[in-house]
Amino acid sequence: MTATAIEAAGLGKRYGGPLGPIGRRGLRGRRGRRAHWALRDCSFRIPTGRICALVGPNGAGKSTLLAHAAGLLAPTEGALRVLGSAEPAAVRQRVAYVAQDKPLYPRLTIGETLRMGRELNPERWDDTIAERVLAEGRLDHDRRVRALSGGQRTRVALALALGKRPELLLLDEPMADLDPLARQQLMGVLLSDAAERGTTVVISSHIVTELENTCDYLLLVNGGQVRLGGEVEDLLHAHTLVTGPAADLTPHTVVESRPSGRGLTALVRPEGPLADGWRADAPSLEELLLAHLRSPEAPVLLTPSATTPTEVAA
Ligand SMILES: Nc1ncnc2c1ncn2[C@@H]1O[C@H](COP(=O)(O)OP(=O)(O)OP(=O)(O)O)[C@@H](O)[C@H]1O
Repeated sequence: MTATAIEAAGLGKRYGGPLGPIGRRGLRGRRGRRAHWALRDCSFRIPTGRICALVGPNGAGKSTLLAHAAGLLAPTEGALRVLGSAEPAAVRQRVAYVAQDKPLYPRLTIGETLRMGRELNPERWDDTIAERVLAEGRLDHDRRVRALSGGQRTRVALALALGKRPELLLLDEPMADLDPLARQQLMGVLLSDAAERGTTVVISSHIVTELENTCDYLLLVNGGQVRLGGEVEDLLHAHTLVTGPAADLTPHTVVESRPSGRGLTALVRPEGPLADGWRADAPSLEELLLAHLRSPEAPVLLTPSATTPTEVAA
Protein backbone atom coordinates (compact mmCIF):
# COMPACT_ATOMS: atom_id res chain seq x y z
CA MET A 1 0.00 0.00 0.00
CA THR A 2 1.25 3.54 -0.78
CA ALA A 3 2.13 5.89 2.07
CA THR A 4 -0.60 7.80 3.80
CA ALA A 5 -0.97 11.60 3.86
CA ILE A 6 -4.07 11.85 6.08
CA GLU A 7 -5.77 9.11 8.06
CA ALA A 8 -8.76 9.61 10.36
CA ALA A 9 -10.39 7.14 12.74
CA GLY A 10 -13.73 8.00 14.33
CA LEU A 11 -12.89 11.69 14.04
CA GLY A 12 -15.50 13.96 15.62
CA LYS A 13 -15.62 17.69 16.29
CA ARG A 14 -18.25 19.31 18.46
CA TYR A 15 -18.49 23.09 18.59
CA GLY A 16 -20.19 24.85 21.48
CA GLY A 17 -18.41 23.58 24.57
CA PRO A 18 -19.17 20.61 26.82
CA LEU A 19 -22.69 19.29 26.85
CA GLY A 20 -25.05 20.44 29.58
CA PRO A 21 -27.53 18.02 31.14
CA ILE A 22 -29.99 16.96 28.45
CA GLY A 23 -33.57 17.81 29.32
CA ARG A 24 -32.85 20.71 31.63
CA ARG A 25 -30.81 22.87 29.24
CA GLY A 26 -30.97 20.73 26.11
CA LEU A 27 -27.81 20.21 24.04
CA ARG A 28 -26.07 23.30 25.33
CA GLY A 29 -22.61 24.05 26.56
CA ARG A 30 -21.85 25.56 29.94
CA ARG A 31 -21.92 29.05 28.47
CA GLY A 32 -25.33 28.37 26.95
CA ARG A 33 -24.06 27.93 23.37
CA ARG A 34 -25.83 25.16 21.50
CA ALA A 35 -23.47 22.21 21.09
CA HIS A 36 -23.17 21.09 17.50
CA TRP A 37 -21.32 18.21 15.88
CA ALA A 38 -19.56 19.59 12.79
CA LEU A 39 -17.88 16.20 12.15
CA ARG A 40 -18.95 12.84 13.52
CA ASP A 41 -17.45 9.39 13.21
CA CYS A 42 -15.25 10.16 10.20
CA SER A 43 -12.88 7.37 9.22
CA PHE A 44 -11.00 7.63 5.94
CA ARG A 45 -7.57 7.66 4.35
CA ILE A 46 -5.91 9.81 1.68
CA PRO A 47 -2.74 8.28 0.20
CA THR A 48 0.23 10.51 -0.58
CA GLY A 49 0.62 12.07 -4.01
CA ARG A 50 -3.10 12.41 -4.72
CA ILE A 51 -5.00 15.51 -5.77
CA CYS A 52 -8.04 15.08 -3.58
CA ALA A 53 -11.30 16.98 -4.06
CA LEU A 54 -13.14 17.69 -0.83
CA VAL A 55 -16.76 18.20 -1.76
CA GLY A 56 -19.98 18.75 0.17
CA PRO A 57 -22.81 21.23 0.68
CA ASN A 58 -22.47 24.40 2.77
CA GLY A 59 -21.94 23.52 6.42
CA ALA A 60 -20.95 19.91 5.63
CA GLY A 61 -17.73 20.12 7.66
CA LYS A 62 -15.08 20.63 4.93
CA SER A 63 -13.36 23.64 6.54
CA THR A 64 -13.46 21.94 9.94
CA LEU A 65 -11.79 18.86 8.47
CA LEU A 66 -9.07 20.91 6.76
CA ALA A 67 -8.39 22.93 9.94
CA HIS A 68 -7.89 19.63 11.83
CA ALA A 69 -5.46 18.41 9.17
CA ALA A 70 -3.59 21.73 9.46
CA GLY A 71 -3.22 21.15 13.21
CA LEU A 72 -5.32 24.22 14.08
CA LEU A 73 -8.20 22.36 15.74
CA ALA A 74 -8.16 19.42 18.14
CA PRO A 75 -10.70 16.62 17.68
CA THR A 76 -13.43 16.21 20.28
CA GLU A 77 -13.23 12.47 19.73
CA GLY A 78 -11.33 10.05 17.53
CA ALA A 79 -7.91 10.61 16.00
CA LEU A 80 -6.23 12.10 12.96
CA ARG A 81 -2.79 11.25 11.66
CA VAL A 82 -1.09 13.63 9.21
CA LEU A 83 2.12 12.69 7.34
CA GLY A 84 2.60 9.88 9.84
CA SER A 85 2.21 12.04 12.94
CA ALA A 86 -0.60 11.55 15.47
CA GLU A 87 -0.18 15.25 16.27
CA PRO A 88 -0.85 17.26 13.10
CA ALA A 89 0.46 20.44 14.76
CA ALA A 90 3.88 18.78 15.05
CA VAL A 91 4.25 18.54 11.24
CA ARG A 92 3.11 22.08 10.37
CA GLN A 93 6.46 22.84 8.73
CA ARG A 94 5.69 20.19 6.10
CA VAL A 95 2.10 21.32 5.52
CA ALA A 96 0.72 24.48 3.89
CA TYR A 97 -2.84 25.56 4.52
CA VAL A 98 -4.74 28.27 2.68
CA ALA A 99 -7.86 29.02 4.72
CA GLN A 100 -11.11 30.18 3.12
CA ASP A 101 -10.58 33.83 4.20
CA LYS A 102 -6.89 33.83 3.09
CA PRO A 103 -5.49 35.49 6.22
CA LEU A 104 -2.43 37.66 5.44
CA TYR A 105 -0.88 40.64 7.22
CA PRO A 106 -2.62 43.65 5.63
CA ARG A 107 0.14 46.14 6.48
CA LEU A 108 2.91 44.16 4.81
CA THR A 109 3.79 44.62 1.15
CA ILE A 110 3.85 41.60 -1.15
CA GLY A 111 7.67 41.64 -1.04
CA GLU A 112 7.64 41.69 2.78
CA THR A 113 5.09 38.87 2.84
CA LEU A 114 7.39 36.70 0.72
CA ARG A 115 10.37 37.62 2.88
CA MET A 116 8.39 36.51 5.92
CA GLY A 117 7.68 33.17 4.19
CA ARG A 118 11.39 32.77 3.45
CA GLU A 119 12.42 33.59 7.03
CA LEU A 120 9.80 31.31 8.59
CA ASN A 121 10.80 28.40 6.34
CA PRO A 122 14.57 28.79 5.90
CA GLU A 123 15.15 25.12 5.04
CA ARG A 124 12.32 24.73 2.58
CA TRP A 125 11.55 28.08 0.95
CA ASP A 126 11.63 28.30 -2.87
CA ASP A 127 11.47 31.77 -4.44
CA THR A 128 11.08 30.41 -7.96
CA ILE A 129 7.70 28.79 -7.42
CA ALA A 130 6.42 31.73 -5.33
CA GLU A 131 7.38 34.13 -8.13
CA ARG A 132 5.81 31.83 -10.73
CA VAL A 133 2.48 32.03 -8.86
CA LEU A 134 2.71 35.83 -8.70
CA ALA A 135 4.01 36.40 -12.22
CA GLU A 136 0.81 36.40 -14.29
CA GLY A 137 -0.96 38.56 -11.72
CA ARG A 138 1.46 41.38 -12.64
CA LEU A 139 1.65 42.35 -8.99
CA ASP A 140 4.22 44.94 -7.96
CA HIS A 141 6.11 43.71 -4.88
CA ASP A 142 5.74 47.16 -3.26
CA ARG A 143 1.96 46.96 -3.06
CA ARG A 144 0.45 46.55 0.39
CA VAL A 145 -1.71 43.49 1.01
CA ARG A 146 -4.56 45.67 2.34
CA ALA A 147 -4.82 47.41 -1.04
CA LEU A 148 -5.22 44.16 -3.02
CA SER A 149 -8.45 42.77 -4.44
CA GLY A 150 -9.79 39.42 -3.15
CA GLY A 151 -8.41 37.54 -6.16
CA GLN A 152 -5.01 39.25 -5.87
CA ARG A 153 -4.85 38.29 -2.19
CA THR A 154 -5.58 34.69 -3.16
CA ARG A 155 -2.61 34.79 -5.52
CA VAL A 156 -0.32 36.04 -2.73
CA ALA A 157 -1.68 33.39 -0.30
CA LEU A 158 -1.01 30.66 -2.89
CA ALA A 159 2.50 32.01 -3.54
CA LEU A 160 3.20 31.83 0.19
CA ALA A 161 1.79 28.29 0.41
CA LEU A 162 3.67 26.89 -2.59
CA GLY A 163 6.87 28.76 -1.71
CA LYS A 164 6.94 26.76 1.51
CA ARG A 165 7.43 23.60 -0.56
CA PRO A 166 4.89 21.60 1.44
CA GLU A 167 4.47 17.83 1.26
CA LEU A 168 0.77 18.35 1.94
CA LEU A 169 -1.13 21.35 0.57
CA LEU A 170 -4.56 22.06 2.10
CA LEU A 171 -6.68 24.52 0.11
CA ASP A 172 -10.07 25.70 1.33
CA GLU A 173 -12.06 26.97 -1.68
CA PRO A 174 -8.95 28.64 -3.08
CA MET A 175 -10.37 29.57 -6.47
CA ALA A 176 -13.69 31.11 -5.41
CA ASP A 177 -12.69 34.74 -5.99
CA LEU A 178 -10.45 34.30 -9.03
CA ASP A 179 -11.50 35.22 -12.56
CA PRO A 180 -11.74 32.26 -15.00
CA LEU A 181 -8.37 32.93 -16.64
CA ALA A 182 -6.55 33.35 -13.33
CA ARG A 183 -8.24 30.19 -12.06
CA GLN A 184 -7.11 28.18 -15.06
CA GLN A 185 -3.57 29.57 -14.95
CA LEU A 186 -3.13 29.05 -11.20
CA MET A 187 -4.59 25.55 -11.29
CA GLY A 188 -2.13 24.78 -14.09
CA VAL A 189 0.85 26.00 -12.01
CA LEU A 190 -0.41 24.20 -8.92
CA LEU A 191 -1.05 20.87 -10.66
CA SER A 192 2.17 20.77 -12.65
CA ASP A 193 4.15 21.61 -9.52
CA ALA A 194 2.29 18.98 -7.46
CA ALA A 195 2.88 16.35 -10.17
CA GLU A 196 6.58 17.22 -10.39
CA ARG A 197 7.13 17.05 -6.64
CA GLY A 198 4.56 14.40 -5.66
CA THR A 199 2.79 16.86 -3.35
CA THR A 200 -0.50 15.68 -1.85
CA VAL A 201 -3.19 18.31 -2.41
CA VAL A 202 -6.58 18.42 -0.69
CA ILE A 203 -8.77 21.06 -2.26
CA SER A 204 -12.30 21.94 -1.19
CA SER A 205 -14.51 23.36 -3.89
CA HIS A 206 -18.10 23.80 -4.97
CA ILE A 207 -17.13 24.06 -8.64
CA VAL A 208 -17.69 20.45 -9.58
CA THR A 209 -16.91 20.82 -13.29
CA GLU A 210 -13.48 22.19 -12.41
CA LEU A 211 -12.64 19.20 -10.24
CA GLU A 212 -13.43 16.78 -13.05
CA ASN A 213 -10.15 17.31 -14.88
CA THR A 214 -7.94 18.06 -11.93
CA CYS A 215 -8.59 15.60 -9.10
CA ASP A 216 -7.83 11.90 -8.97
CA TYR A 217 -9.16 11.34 -5.44
CA LEU A 218 -12.42 12.30 -3.77
CA LEU A 219 -13.88 12.79 -0.33
CA LEU A 220 -17.54 13.73 -0.21
CA VAL A 221 -18.67 15.02 3.17
CA ASN A 222 -22.28 15.59 4.12
CA GLY A 223 -23.77 16.32 7.52
CA GLY A 224 -20.34 15.95 9.14
CA GLN A 225 -19.77 12.45 7.76
CA VAL A 226 -17.67 11.07 4.93
CA ARG A 227 -20.17 9.57 2.48
CA LEU A 228 -17.86 8.74 -0.46
CA GLY A 229 -14.11 8.30 -0.52
CA GLY A 230 -11.49 6.89 -2.84
CA GLU A 231 -9.89 7.08 -6.26
CA VAL A 232 -12.21 9.00 -8.62
CA GLU A 233 -11.79 6.26 -11.22
CA ASP A 234 -12.79 3.50 -8.77
CA LEU A 235 -15.78 5.47 -7.48
CA LEU A 236 -17.01 6.14 -11.03
CA HIS A 237 -16.49 2.51 -11.90
CA ALA A 238 -18.60 1.42 -8.91
CA HIS A 239 -21.64 3.33 -10.22
CA THR A 240 -23.87 3.02 -13.29
CA LEU A 241 -26.47 5.40 -14.62
CA VAL A 242 -29.45 3.30 -15.70
CA THR A 243 -32.56 4.24 -17.65
CA GLY A 244 -35.46 1.88 -18.10
CA PRO A 245 -38.93 0.78 -17.06
CA ALA A 246 -40.24 1.87 -13.67
CA ALA A 247 -39.46 -1.40 -11.93
CA ASP A 248 -37.86 -2.71 -8.79
CA LEU A 249 -34.09 -2.27 -9.00
CA THR A 250 -33.33 -4.97 -6.41
CA PRO A 251 -30.64 -6.24 -5.77
CA HIS A 252 -28.73 -3.14 -6.85
CA THR A 253 -27.94 -0.36 -4.38
CA VAL A 254 -29.90 2.67 -5.54
CA VAL A 255 -28.22 5.99 -4.81
CA GLU A 256 -30.91 8.09 -6.47
CA SER A 257 -33.83 7.42 -8.79
CA ARG A 258 -36.24 9.78 -10.49
CA PRO A 259 -38.96 9.47 -13.10
CA SER A 260 -37.97 10.06 -16.73
CA GLY A 261 -40.42 9.66 -19.61
CA ARG A 262 -42.39 6.46 -18.95
CA GLY A 263 -39.69 4.93 -16.82
CA LEU A 264 -37.00 6.10 -14.53
CA THR A 265 -33.36 7.13 -14.44
CA ALA A 266 -31.30 5.96 -11.51
CA LEU A 267 -27.75 6.01 -10.28
CA VAL A 268 -27.01 2.56 -8.89
CA ARG A 269 -24.16 0.53 -7.51
CA PRO A 270 -24.74 -2.66 -9.48
CA GLU A 271 -24.81 -5.95 -7.57
CA GLY A 272 -24.56 -8.31 -10.53
CA PRO A 273 -25.86 -7.96 -14.11
CA LEU A 274 -28.63 -5.50 -14.96
CA ALA A 275 -31.98 -6.85 -16.14
CA ASP A 276 -32.88 -6.72 -19.85
CA GLY A 277 -34.45 -3.51 -21.03
CA TRP A 278 -32.19 -1.23 -19.01
CA ARG A 279 -29.82 1.16 -20.70
CA ALA A 280 -26.57 1.53 -18.79
CA ASP A 281 -24.17 4.49 -19.01
CA ALA A 282 -21.05 5.45 -17.13
CA PRO A 283 -21.75 8.53 -14.98
CA SER A 284 -19.61 11.65 -15.14
CA LEU A 285 -18.05 12.91 -11.92
CA GLU A 286 -20.61 15.71 -11.89
CA GLU A 287 -23.52 13.24 -12.19
CA LEU A 288 -22.03 11.08 -9.43
CA LEU A 289 -21.59 14.03 -7.06
CA LEU A 290 -24.94 15.66 -7.75
CA ALA A 291 -26.79 12.37 -7.20
CA HIS A 292 -25.06 11.87 -3.84
CA LEU A 293 -25.64 15.49 -2.82
CA ARG A 294 -29.36 15.09 -3.63
CA SER A 295 -29.46 11.78 -1.72
CA PRO A 296 -27.48 12.41 1.46
CA GLU A 297 -28.77 9.17 2.98
CA ALA A 298 -27.30 6.94 0.23
CA PRO A 299 -25.13 4.18 1.74
CA VAL A 300 -21.53 5.15 2.41
CA LEU A 301 -18.91 3.90 -0.05
CA LEU A 302 -15.18 3.94 0.62
CA THR A 303 -12.96 2.20 -1.89
CA PRO A 304 -10.13 0.05 -0.44
CA SER A 305 -7.53 2.83 -0.69
CA ALA A 306 -9.74 5.12 1.42
CA THR A 307 -10.37 2.72 4.29
CA THR A 308 -8.24 2.74 7.43
CA PRO A 309 -6.72 -0.67 8.03
CA THR A 310 -4.70 0.37 11.03
CA GLU A 311 -5.55 2.09 14.26
CA VAL A 312 -4.80 5.79 13.81
CA ALA A 313 -4.54 6.63 17.48
CA ALA A 314 -0.98 6.87 18.75
N1 LIG B 1 -16.22 28.23 15.05
C1 LIG B 1 -17.40 27.61 14.98
N2 LIG B 1 -18.24 27.60 16.03
C2 LIG B 1 -19.42 26.96 15.99
N3 LIG B 1 -19.85 26.27 14.91
C3 LIG B 1 -19.07 26.25 13.82
C4 LIG B 1 -17.80 26.92 13.79
N4 LIG B 1 -17.22 26.71 12.59
C5 LIG B 1 -18.09 25.96 11.88
N5 LIG B 1 -19.20 25.69 12.62
C6 LIG B 1 -20.34 24.86 12.21
O1 LIG B 1 -19.84 23.58 11.86
C7 LIG B 1 -20.49 23.08 10.70
C8 LIG B 1 -19.46 22.79 9.63
O2 LIG B 1 -18.90 24.03 9.20
P1 LIG B 1 -17.74 24.11 8.11
O3 LIG B 1 -17.34 25.54 8.02
O4 LIG B 1 -16.72 23.10 8.45
O5 LIG B 1 -18.53 23.67 6.79
P2 LIG B 1 -18.09 23.75 5.25
O6 LIG B 1 -18.41 22.42 4.65
O7 LIG B 1 -16.71 24.24 5.13
O8 LIG B 1 -19.11 24.84 4.69
P3 LIG B 1 -18.99 25.88 3.44
O9 LIG B 1 -19.07 25.07 2.17
O10 LIG B 1 -20.18 26.74 3.63
O11 LIG B 1 -17.68 26.62 3.59
C9 LIG B 1 -21.53 24.14 10.30
O12 LIG B 1 -22.77 23.74 10.84
C10 LIG B 1 -21.03 25.39 10.95
O13 LIG B 1 -22.11 26.23 11.30
